[in-house]
Amino acid sequence: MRTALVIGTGLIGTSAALALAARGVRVHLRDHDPERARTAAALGAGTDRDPEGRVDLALVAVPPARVAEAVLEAQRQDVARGYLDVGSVKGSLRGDLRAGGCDPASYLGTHPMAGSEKSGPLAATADLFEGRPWVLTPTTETDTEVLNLALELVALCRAVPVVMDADAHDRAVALVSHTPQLLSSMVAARLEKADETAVRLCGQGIRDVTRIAASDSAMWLDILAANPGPVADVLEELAADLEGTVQALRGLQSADEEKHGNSSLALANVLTRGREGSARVPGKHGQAPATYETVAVLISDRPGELARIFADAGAVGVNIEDVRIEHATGQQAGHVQLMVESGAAQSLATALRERGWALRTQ
Ligand SMILES: NC(=O)c1ccc[n+]([C@@H]2O[C@H](COP(=O)([O-])OP(=O)(O)OC[C@H]3O[C@@H](n4cnc5c(N)ncnc54)[C@H](O)[C@@H]3O)[C@@H](O)[C@H]2O)c1
Ligand SMILES: O=C(O)C(=O)C[C@]1(C(=O)O)C=C[C@@H](O)C=C1
Repeated sequence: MRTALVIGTGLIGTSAALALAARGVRVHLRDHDPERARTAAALGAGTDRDPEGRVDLALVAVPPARVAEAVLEAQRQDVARGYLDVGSVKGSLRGDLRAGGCDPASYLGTHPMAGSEKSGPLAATADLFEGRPWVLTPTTETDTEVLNLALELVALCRAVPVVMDADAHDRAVALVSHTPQLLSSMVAARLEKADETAVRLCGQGIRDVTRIAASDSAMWLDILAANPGPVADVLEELAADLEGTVQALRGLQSADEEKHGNSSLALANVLTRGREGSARVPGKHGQAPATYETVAVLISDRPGELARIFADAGAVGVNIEDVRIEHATGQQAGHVQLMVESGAAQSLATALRERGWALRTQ
């Protein structure tokens, strides 16, 4: 990739632009607030002048409710070979794009799993995405060239590509991002009218839990409006835990010994489950990063091959956690290495063989 146009030079757009510019890509910066594009340029993220011809990649990093119109407008202007967005919800966006006449071959929906409670170009950093998952949601219609541009962007930002189906992505982020945001807001909201004598005692625990409550409310309203069902499903389960916990605490106030004992068990259970869930958060508690198994597949140099392989993996419910492509010099073929959770490699290999793919044994 030699040239890119970043549309929306806030936290995410400017961070990606800084990483691309640092690796030699000529980056053009556009924002509907020209002052923001100027600020990003002053930070070294590129130039706020429009490109003279078509760029390789247009990266749309505007608020979630504006993404569809910004992608469609960029496609109408024919500014790039490939169009990506970084919006936090992928499923409903796909419907909006389809309804607006999006060209599905040159567009690919993505979502970097890194960010901050701060917004705007001044909060951006070139290393924001390093080591973080960056979700790609190709379909069978996605052009291989566009998928390759997306993989290159992720590599240049030193992130880790994760290929997922858009709806599976939305259910996953409802659990790991959208519900935590709401809970953080709800805990922080308890402080709004709290007595100063309590607030002055705030220690590290509440700081950890409420950091993201300071995030931009307008952006989060957009995100929740685009993913209401999956978030409500997770919250319903949490509400059951909450109700059980209230009952358990009331039980501890009871003089009845049996009730007291059961309540103690119920509380211990929620705390133990919490420890177990917390131990699964990647990179927390110093545990080693996940190790994946590799399935290496022979692909020919034809349009649509990569998208087809990702779709076949998605059809058997396997997420691709990382991807590497080895191009064989002088040949019309190469190997794509699909990294998957250990335990999923065998079933993926079998499913791909059944669908006619040739696999290389490691
Ligand atoms: N903040 C996060 O933690 C995070 C993480 C991953 C993905 N995202 C996604 O990234 C996108 C951008 O989020 P952000 O945090 O960078 O927001 P931000 O508010 O920092 O930046 C958004 C920028 O887009 C500009 N903009 C708005 N409408 C525009 C338009 N039509 N054309 C051009 N520019 C326009 C704004 O002026 C602003 O500079 C959102 O879709 C969000 O869902 C955010
Ligand atoms: O680190 C933070 O501040 C974030 O909340 C980032 C976070 C997340 O939930 O992980 C928030 C929303 C985005 O869609 C992706 C990343």
